[in-house]
Amino acid sequence: MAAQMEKSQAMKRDSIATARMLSEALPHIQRHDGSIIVIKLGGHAMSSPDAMASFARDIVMMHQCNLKPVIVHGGGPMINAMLEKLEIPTEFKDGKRISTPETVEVVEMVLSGTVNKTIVQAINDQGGRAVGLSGKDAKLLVCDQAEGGLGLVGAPKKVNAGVITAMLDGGFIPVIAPLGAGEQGQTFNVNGDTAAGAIAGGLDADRLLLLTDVAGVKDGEGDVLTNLSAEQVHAMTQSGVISGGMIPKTQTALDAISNGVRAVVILDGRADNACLLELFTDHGAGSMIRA
Ligand SMILES: Nc1ncnc2c1ncn2[C@@H]1O[C@H](COP(=O)(O)OP(=O)(O)O)[C@@H](O)[C@H]1O
Ligand SMILES: CC(=O)N[C@@H](CCC(=O)OP(=O)(O)O)C(=O)O
Repeated sequence: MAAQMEKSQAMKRDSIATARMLSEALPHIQRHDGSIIVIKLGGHAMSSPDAMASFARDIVMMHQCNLKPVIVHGGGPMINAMLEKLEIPTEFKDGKRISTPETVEVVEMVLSGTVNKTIVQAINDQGGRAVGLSGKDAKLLVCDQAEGGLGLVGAPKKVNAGVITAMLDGGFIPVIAPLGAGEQGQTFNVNGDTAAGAIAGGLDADRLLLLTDVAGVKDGEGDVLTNLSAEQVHAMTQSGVISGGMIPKTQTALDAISNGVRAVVILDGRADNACLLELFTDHGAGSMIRA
């Protein structure tokens, strides 16, 4: 009897805490009302079905609170696994995959196929209405070939945002695979961060969240920097403190800001409720680079 009373009191305390938390989120929900939030989900952040379900729940919650989430995803580890299975060697240069026609075929199959549909399904399973696209659909991401001997890697040149805004207006959640359409009918492999930054700029987004597998941008001592300036990013890249896959992320952040995005946050997508923590609490999460 005493144990039952204690359990019921604990449940009441939990309910009160939940109600308080919801109430505290109100000013943040109001501040972001109607905002376009572009979220890049990196392959490393899709580590488990639980992480995917938590991410999908955050997205549906954002949509329910009248934010307009647009997902752009990666899938580097899944591409690596398929290339390995097919015994196709692969190589990266400054965080970008050198892409032959054969590589691009596999990239498109993995990103537009399995990865895109897994995210779409995870969101729909939480009660959202997600629709999968790639940068080739309605030519939403037109690219030139990137410089630097990377092969069929795309450098975004134009974003035809109409198809995305039509979906947002219809109450759908767009989930976009980072392929690019070339002017001569080519298919380009675009780094997921680069694609997300271009799309955020094209949509004049309020925020770009880059979800990855680290808590944020770390300094030379391994501490996460909660705020970063463009000057710090340049200095840390030159000294090698920012390296590998973090180079396209920070470069994307700077480009997105100069294209009109209000703020970019690099944060750990594996952490529970990472997006809600960033958008709906006073503390935020990860490293923010502001306009
Ligand atoms: N200064 C830095 N701070 C944090 N991570 C860094 C830094 N420099 C390089 N990295 C690396 O960048 C990685 C994130 O990039 P990447 O592996 O491409 O992630 P994703 O698949 O999420 O796009 C981190 O796991 C880390 O190893
Ligand atoms: C040009 C280039 O590097 N494209 C990436 C596209 C996927 C991606 O960006 O995946 P993550 O976000 O998981 O790293 C690739 O081929 O791996």
